[in-house]
This record gives sequence, C-alpha cells and structure tokens, in this order.
Amino acid sequence: MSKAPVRVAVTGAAGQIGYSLLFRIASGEMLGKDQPVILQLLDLPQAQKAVKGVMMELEDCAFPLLAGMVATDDPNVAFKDADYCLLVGARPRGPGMERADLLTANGAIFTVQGKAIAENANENVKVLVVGNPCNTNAYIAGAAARKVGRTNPNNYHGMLRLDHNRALSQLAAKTGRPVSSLKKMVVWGNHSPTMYADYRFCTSNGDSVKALVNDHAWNNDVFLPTVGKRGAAIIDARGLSSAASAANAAIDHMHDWALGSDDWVTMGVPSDGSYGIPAGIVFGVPCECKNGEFKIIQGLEIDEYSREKINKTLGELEDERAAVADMLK
Ligand SMILES: NC(=O)C1=CN([C@@H]2O[C@H](COP(=O)(O)OP(=O)(O)OC[C@H]3O[C@@H](n4cnc5c(N)ncnc54)[C@H](O)[C@@H]3O)[C@@H](O)[C@H]2O)C=CC1
Ligand SMILES: O=C([O-])CC(=O)C(=O)O
Repeated sequence: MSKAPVRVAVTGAAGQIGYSLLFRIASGEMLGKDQPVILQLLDLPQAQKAVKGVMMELEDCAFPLLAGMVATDDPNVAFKDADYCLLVGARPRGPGMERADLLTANGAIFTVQGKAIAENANENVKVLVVGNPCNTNAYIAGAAARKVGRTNPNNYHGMLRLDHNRALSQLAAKTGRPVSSLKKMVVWGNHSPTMYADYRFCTSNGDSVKALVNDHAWNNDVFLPTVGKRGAAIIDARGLSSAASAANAAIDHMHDWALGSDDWVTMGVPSDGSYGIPAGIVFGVPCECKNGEFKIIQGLEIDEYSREKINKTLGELEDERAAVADMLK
C-alpha cells in the first residue's frame, strides 16, 4: 500500500537555495523514493509571482511523489500540519559581511516563524534552519516555540551539514581516500569561521585519518581556515552565496534525521549540557539518527587544543544569544 503524503514547508521558496532544494524534495531524495510529499511554500508577497513560476516548473517535472503544492505569504498557512519545515527564507550576506551581521535583519523572521510553527504544525514537526546566522536563528525559533509549548524545542535545528560535507571533501583530497570511506567526522559549534572541524575520531577503512594526515600545521593553517571561510570564498567567486551545496546539505540533514544515519553526522542541535556547552545553545555536535530521532554522541575526549577551539566558537554563540535576548522577551 502506498504511504500517506507528508507535508514539507519550505520558506524562501523563490530564492536560490529554494530553486535547488524543492526539486530534490519532490523527487524523493530527502524522505525516500516511496514517500509522497505536499510542498507548502512560503515567501514574501513580492516573491509570490516567482514562487508560481517555480511551481510551474515543479509541475512540468511530473514527479510521481509530488502529491500537492501550496504557495502563500502567510506563515500560519505555510506551516499548517507540517511534518518538516526547512527555514531557508532570509537575507543572504554579501561580500565583506559576516553571517552574524545578519542577526538583526533576519532574527525577527524566526520569532514569527517559530511561533507559527508551534501553533500550526504537526506536534512532532522537525525543523531545520538554513537562513543565517542559522544556529542563533534556530535558537530564536526554538525559544519562540517553547513559549507556545506544543512542539518539541529540541527539534529546532541549525544546519552544520554543509561544514561537515566541506570538511569531508578537504580530507578526501588531502588523504587521497574517497569521501565514502571517511567516517566519524565532527564539526563543533557555530556555522561561522569559528566552527571547529575535528577529524581526531575520523577513520578511513579502519585507518586513523589523523595518523594519515599527520600534519598539525596543515590542520591549523590550511584545513580549518579553508572549511571555515568556504562560504566567503564562494561569495567571492560566484558573487552569490552557496546555493546548490547548501540545498544538498539540507537534504542530507533531513534525510538522515527522518530515515536514519549510517555514520556520525554533524547537526546543530540545542545543547543537552554535554561537552560543557550550556543547555539550549544550538551547537554543532556529532549525532546518530534512528527511527526519526537524533542522539548526541556522548563521551568523546576533548583535548586542550580542541577545548580552546570549542570555547572560541561557543563564545561567539553566547555573544549572539546575548544580542537577541531582547527579541525573545
Ligand atoms: N546554513 C548554511 O549552511 C547556509 C545558509 N545560507 C543562508 O540561507 C539563506 C537563503 O539564501 P538564498 O536562498 O541564497 O537567498 P535568496 O536571497 O536567493 O533567497 C531568499 C528568499 O527568502 C525570501 N524571504 C525573505 N524573507 C522571508 C520571510 N520572512 N519569509 C519567507 N521568505 C522570505 C526572499 O524573498 C527570497 O525569495 C540566507 O540567509 C543565506 O545566508 C546560505 C548558504 C548556506
Ligand atoms: O557564507 C554564506 O553567507 C553562506 C553560507 O552560510 C555558506 O556558504 O556557508
């Protein structure tokens, strides 16, 4: 018997990430090739015509799994009964800006949307925030949802998967091992240049990747800056921020959360207090997913170098949290 459709809300549907994301959701790459989906598309009033154009193209793909579509500028309509929400809609940064510069411009969006999700979506909704600064926006949305009380605030995630995937690619190039052989990658902290991509636990066909690399200077001076500043390098090269790779990471995050992961995956999740991260801060941590639930990998050793890196990215998130405190009153 075929499955009942699930409802997937996507904000910023007329934007460049939306244009890469929607077709892959509708083709079954996110939730499985047997899972029909209804797309509920939110964008601003002035973008509704462009959303209609994207919907025409979705129709023209004749995706067998696409069971319906709604376009709206009203969050209450977009999130109605949603099972999954991908919060992409926000202003992207331009050259010379840091993601934290978007905090005030974009933060307000997520108080409204966090509340609208909590009031309208399925109680078990899974939410992924892509719009930057995504950790703190997820924190804002989760805090707004907590006030309403229907949904689980731990299900409001920020997207660190792009950093995770970037780190895997850089390590594959350095070690000459295929990406598919690399397991147990972790990216701690904020989706910003302070993130700490940590391959101390990483293996390739059972070999330690740390031993294969064996180059602390490369780790510190090449690898971490390359992964951390990749978003800016793409803006510099393309004149626009990453879109297809961001959409791909969103598909990966939701796919693994919904259908299970076969490896550690980095997710920006509200901290449970482990690793010295204050509870509630949305922090990149290693997770495993099973039966639609995620679990933070516990008990990893944090050495002095790693503690310093983790504290730096945590400090930035604490500053962001303080900057939005008024918004959450
Ligand atoms: N977390 C991550 O790894 C990444 C995050 N991003 C972020 O994703 C966001 C979107 O990027 P793009 O698609 O390139 O931007 P874009 O400018 O192409 O599209 C954004 C869309 O969001 C819409 N929008 C703005 N405010 C909205 C609101 N309140 N409700 C609904 N829709 C709204 C706009 O009308 C536009 O259609 C940016 O904040 C960007 O910085 C981008 C790449 C990676
Ligand atoms: O850098 C940006 O502004 C877009 C983004 O988050 C990324 O590419 O990682």
